[in-house]
Amino acid sequence: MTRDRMDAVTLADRIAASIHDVPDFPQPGVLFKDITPLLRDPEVFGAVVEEWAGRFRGQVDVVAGIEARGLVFGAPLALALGVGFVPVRKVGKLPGDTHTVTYDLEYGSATIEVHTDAIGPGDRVLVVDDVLATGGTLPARRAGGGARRRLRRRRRARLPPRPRAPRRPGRRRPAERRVGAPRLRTRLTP
Ligand SMILES: O=P(O)(O)OC[C@H]1O[C@H](OP(=O)(O)OP(=O)(O)O)[C@H](O)[C@@H]1O
Ligand SMILES: Nc1ncnc2[nH]cnc12
Repeated sequence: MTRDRMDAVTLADRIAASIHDVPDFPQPGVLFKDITPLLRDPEVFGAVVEEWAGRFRGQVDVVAGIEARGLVFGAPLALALGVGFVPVRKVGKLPGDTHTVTYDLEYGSATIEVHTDAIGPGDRVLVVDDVLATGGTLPARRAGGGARRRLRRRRRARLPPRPRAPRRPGRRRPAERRVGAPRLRTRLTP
């Protein structure tokens, strides 16, 4: 099948079929979403990138990909959009001055960094990752870590996470906030 003929339903089916559930990896109780079969299929991988590019063309100035699997999707997406790519890397990998934030994952925790000069004031940033589990990584994309600190304070006080503030009528969310994990999850998981 050519990519042109892969309509949305077929694409959704093929994406679903190319993400494998692996129970109890890397530890008991975790249902691991293995995206490697998707990456191995150039038609599906290419169609996913094209689909995302179609949604965000002209709306972003830079794509930021979160190590490790966000780099794999983010770089081709940036090229397809004709914008620059910014790697958000695990701690200790970037040579310049960085913003740094530590956050919890479904299993373990992580510290990620981005060069302080990688994103300019007012840049519309499309943040790309592969899988949403606890949702801890995406708040951490606000590299100051304020959201993370607020979440920790609420957990310590045994409060649920604060619900997102209602959107003011007529006010569009910036692209960087609209491209949160749920979108990526519906694109990539069954
Ligand atoms: O919703 P969350 O709980 O934040 O989990 C999702 C994150 O976890 C994985 O990264 P991880 O650092 O585990 O592995 P990777 O380096 O192989 O991408 C995944 O790629 C997301 O970045
Ligand atoms: N359930 C999961 N599947 C794949 N990657 C993950 N990273 C964190 N949780 C994950």
